[in-house]
Amino acid sequence: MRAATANEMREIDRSAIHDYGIPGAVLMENAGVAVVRQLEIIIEPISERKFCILAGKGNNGGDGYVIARHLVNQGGKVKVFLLGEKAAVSGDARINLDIIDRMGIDIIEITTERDWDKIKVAATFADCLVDALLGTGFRGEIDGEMALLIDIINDAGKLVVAVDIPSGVDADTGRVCGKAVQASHTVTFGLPKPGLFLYPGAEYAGELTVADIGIPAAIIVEQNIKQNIVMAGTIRPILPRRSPAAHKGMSGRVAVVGGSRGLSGAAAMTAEGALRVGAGLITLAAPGSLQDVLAIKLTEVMTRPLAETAAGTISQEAVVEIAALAADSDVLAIGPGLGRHEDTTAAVRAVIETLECPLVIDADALYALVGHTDMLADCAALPVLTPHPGEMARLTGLSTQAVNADRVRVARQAAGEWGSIVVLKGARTVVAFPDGEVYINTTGNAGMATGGTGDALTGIIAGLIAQGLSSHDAAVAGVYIHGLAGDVAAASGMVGMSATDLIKALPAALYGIKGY
Ligand SMILES: NC(=O)C1=CN([C@@H]2O[C@H](COP(=O)(O)OP(=O)(O)OC[C@H]3O[C@@H](n4cnc5c(N)ncnc54)[C@H](O)[C@@H]3O)[C@@H](O)[C@H]2O)[C@H](O)CC1
Ligand SMILES: [K+]
Repeated sequence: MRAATANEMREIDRSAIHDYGIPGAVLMENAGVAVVRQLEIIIEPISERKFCILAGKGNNGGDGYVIARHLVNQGGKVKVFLLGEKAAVSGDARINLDIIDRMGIDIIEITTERDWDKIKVAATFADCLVDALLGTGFRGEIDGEMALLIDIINDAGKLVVAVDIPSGVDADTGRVCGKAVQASHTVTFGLPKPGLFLYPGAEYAGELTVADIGIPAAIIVEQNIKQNIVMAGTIRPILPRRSPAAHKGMSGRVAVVGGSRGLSGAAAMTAEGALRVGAGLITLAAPGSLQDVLAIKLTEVMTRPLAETAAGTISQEAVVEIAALAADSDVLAIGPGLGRHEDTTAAVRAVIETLECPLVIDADALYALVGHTDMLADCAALPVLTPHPGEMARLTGLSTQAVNADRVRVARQAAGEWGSIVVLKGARTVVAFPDGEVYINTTGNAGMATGGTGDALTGIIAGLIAQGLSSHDAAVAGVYIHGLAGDVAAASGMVGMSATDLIKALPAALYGIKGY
């Protein structure tokens, strides 16, 4: 499913009206009716309910007036509060404001102290508040009277339905701009917006409904929108199908390079992630001194000793051994638990520079790339990088806060500059490609904020590549499956779940998507 930024959505609306001739009032009517349809589901019977509609001066408010009309026609008790004066309302919104005025619907312009008292009373006695204050026309920050009004909405403790976007949430990034309406449900129009899936916006949106308001599909295609929402239907068609006659050699060979003295677990979890997502043969290459530990830890995974430094990390002599392993593998995942010894980081750069096979680069291998991202463009196969926000900050020179403030933009820019696939982990994980396409994942939960889940993701992506998926499809499907396995594991208790629980849940997650 595509997701449109506020500007893209406005251009789509403009084109529908001016290129295709659909009157804006028709789009607005469809939008308002779509919200009423949801209200009928959420809080029926309408005829026994009291609604308080908070309207802004723009077309988001216009939707609110349409909603008011239909609710009154169904016997609902409706009060409309306009933050501003009627005279400030124009266009399609004004058409609908005048209609409900002529119907005698109670419209209170919030201009005096008494009006504020009225709205507090109305919010107290209402069954449902409708947020029609701000939509795709929202700019800047929430302050002043808008902030006061949003406080009243949030403090009322009532069912809140947001029109198009919870007011105060940035449609593109999900950032809360000072303050935002905490909605129970959001009905968004035409296409969803990225900010409704990215945190904290996703949390403020509540349950999301995407309503078709009659915009010709051709317009959406013409917009060449490059934000995508990853759903089960996105990846079901691309997951590997297993032949009944399959043997382990047909399910691909994964090489994992990781581990260092005291850090064997990360590499082991990467190897197990590849195994449990269905890869056929997995070899974990690690410093020789870890062999006994890893051999005890891992049963199905083969292990390969690598030359090491005195510190127990892989040395530059290991590059030749890694190249030999890679030559016999379909994909190589490198980084988990490697450590940051200067010989090790030099070895990592040598591996990235010389190998021909697909690469999944994570953790300390990303550390080796700090200041050297220019080498990625020369990789024979499109590399997949899987940074968490802190690693992304180091690679880009941004602060972690700046990375998280606009995850889609940061990941997209890096993917373009580095000529790589960038999987920016976090809530929500964003997968960005050099051509600007971005995929926002929808699975996962806070229980996954525990050591090792990132290592597992690296193995999952590598395991899917080994089974024949392109690096593109493996990255998109991998993040979805990873999060879904996290959701399966969380069903037994989110707090306290471990990365190992997630790994063990991978077959169930795959079964949930593929049915086998
Ligand atoms: N044809 C269409 O465009 C359709 C639009 N739909 C709905 O309309 C909104 C977009 O409407 P628009 O008039 O462009 O903007 P908004 O109503 O979202 O807000 C503009 C309004 O808000 C004021 N404002 C902006 N930022 C702030 C701020 N930080 N603080 C206070 N006030 C602010 C601004 O001055 C304007 O007065 C879209 O979301 C849909 O809900 C229809 O649904 C479909 C057709
Ligand atoms: K709104």
